[in-house]
Amino acid sequence: MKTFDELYAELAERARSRPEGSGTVAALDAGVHAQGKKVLEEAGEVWIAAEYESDERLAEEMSQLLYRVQVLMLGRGISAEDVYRYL
Ligand SMILES: N=c1c2ncn([C@@H]3O[C@H](COP(=O)(O)OP(=O)(O)OP(=O)(O)O)[C@@H](O)[C@H]3O)c2ncn1[C@@H]1O[C@H](COP(=O)(O)O)[C@@H](O)[C@H]1O
Repeated sequence: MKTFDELYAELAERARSRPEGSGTVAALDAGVHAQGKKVLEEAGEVWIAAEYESDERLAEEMSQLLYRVQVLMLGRGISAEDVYRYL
């Protein structure tokens, strides 16, 4: 189990060290356009899960949406603090 900030720190480290086989590195290399499409795709899956699937499936889809948002944050160089400023 990890928090939003802990996942962000982990993904930032992946971006820095670029370990072999990291899906995050591949997603970052794919660029902002592809990262944005993934956010939209996961958001749709969250919506469908909210209407038709279990709480567990919904929570899983939500975790994937948070991951995809974080990849886009890293892709654009946006920190968690940049986002928290508006909460
Ligand atoms: N939390 C996540 C996470 N959530 C979602 N995903 C990715 O998103 C995919 C699920 O999204 P989809 O529904 O689009 O499934 P899919 O179509 O089969 O996936 P793709 O073929 O499009 O990649 C998963 O198979 C992962 O590739 C994640 N990939 C990584 N993490 C965490 O990120 C960290 C770094 O991971 P790596 O970069 O892979 O080392 C680790 O802590 C991981 O647990």
